[in-house]
Amino acid sequence: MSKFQLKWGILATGGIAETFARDLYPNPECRGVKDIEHVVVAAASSSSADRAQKFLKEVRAPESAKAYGSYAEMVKDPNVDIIYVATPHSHHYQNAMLCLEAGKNVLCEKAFTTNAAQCELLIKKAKEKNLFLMEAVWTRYFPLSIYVREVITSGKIGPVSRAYADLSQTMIPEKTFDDGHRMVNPDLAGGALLDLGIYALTWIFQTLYTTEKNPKPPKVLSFMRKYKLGTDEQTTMILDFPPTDSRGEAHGIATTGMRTHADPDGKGSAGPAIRVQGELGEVQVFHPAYRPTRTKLVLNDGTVEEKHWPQPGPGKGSGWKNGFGGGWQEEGEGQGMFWEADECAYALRDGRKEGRYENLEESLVIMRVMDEVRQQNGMKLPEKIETTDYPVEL
Ligand SMILES: NC(=O)C1=CN([C@@H]2O[C@H](COP(=O)(O)OP(=O)(O)OC[C@H]3O[C@@H](n4cnc5c(N)ncnc54)[C@H](OP(=O)(O)O)[C@@H]3O)[C@@H](O)[C@H]2O)C=CC1
Ligand SMILES: O=C1OC[C@@H](O)[C@H](O)[C@H]1O
Repeated sequence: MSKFQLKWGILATGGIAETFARDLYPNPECRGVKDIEHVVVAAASSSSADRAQKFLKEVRAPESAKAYGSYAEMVKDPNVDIIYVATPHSHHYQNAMLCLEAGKNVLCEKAFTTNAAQCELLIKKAKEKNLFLMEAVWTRYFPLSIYVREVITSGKIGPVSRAYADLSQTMIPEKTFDDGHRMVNPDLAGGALLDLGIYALTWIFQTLYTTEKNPKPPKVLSFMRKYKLGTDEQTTMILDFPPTDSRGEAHGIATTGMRTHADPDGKGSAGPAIRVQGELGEVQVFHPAYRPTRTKLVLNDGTVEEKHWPQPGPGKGSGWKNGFGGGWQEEGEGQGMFWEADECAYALRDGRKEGRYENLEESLVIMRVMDEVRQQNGMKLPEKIETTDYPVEL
């Protein structure tokens, strides 16, 4: 069978760029995917071409891959099919627009942009140019997430009326981050909400919104505890989703923060990070919300079904490693970013312009929710990163 090959350009060479590009290396057959393949053909660094060259070596890109010392140069490379934007959220709008303007398909890291107005303009540009555009919410494409959504749509837990989701990780900001770090710095759109809270919202949305035929955006009530720099260190959101054809009104409670932990002992002893509750029982997902590997279905009739979802890879003895956050994964185990990459390959092969499990309309609705939360709590970001003007030098 001939395989569809997707040729990637990686825009930026920081932490997640490396993790993502490493995940493109293993043969997709090790996860049962036989009809597509990925190749990194270019990387660009705003620091230097040398940095991009070093990056390409680290991620085992082919010798022929090109190293660029600026993003503007890479977007002109005719050999690149799609660009993965891996800069801080503050830069996504400018960088993604640069790619779209140059006629490139885009997979852009979360949070998509700093606000909904920017997101709307990226969508408009992608449509105008007939290009593929997707927010890189990798978790949506995991087999685990597909399973959870199927549990809901199959009716196993009955009509759903409530979901809780937490992504909190204790990283006491004043001890962990200097003021310039992207997790706290307003100039880089720092704060818990846009970086971590988006995963709590992802779980609320993919269980109360994506699963419905004609979903409507929720009403939102929220509270924020601010860090000394004005960005949020803890945010709590209550979302009220209107009734749909298959369920009544549903409530979502999404929490995020840097001073508490969803899984204090790292063993799940504190219980699940996500609970989706219906009339017949609930489905639970264990921390971390961005890369969960364990679920539990608990029904009113006494059924308890626990499942483990390790991320596939080339296996022990392969000498290949990937991973972030909780340390390197086991040798040969994947990070799981390849599922979203596979989705991009299938979309481009089949002529689709959006991802299947979070379309652009849903990304926009979530950006609007985050705008509303910031507005309710007076969390402003600098004008230069919230502007819809393009191009702007950041
Ligand atoms: N999906 C996921 O699981 C994860 C997603 N992310 C997302 O990825 C994005 C990047 O995060 P991460 O990789 O951790 O960040 P890093 O700080 O590690 O890397 C960001 C890179 O962006 C480039 N960059 C360009 N301008 C700036 C600037 N002014 N300040 C800092 N960096 C700049 C740099 O690359 P260069 O010098 O080569 O141009 C830098 O290395 C964020 O939006 C974050 O939300 C982050 C972690 C996990
Ligand atoms: O997307 C992410 O997932 C893992 C977190 O540790 C990281 O801060 C965030 O950007």
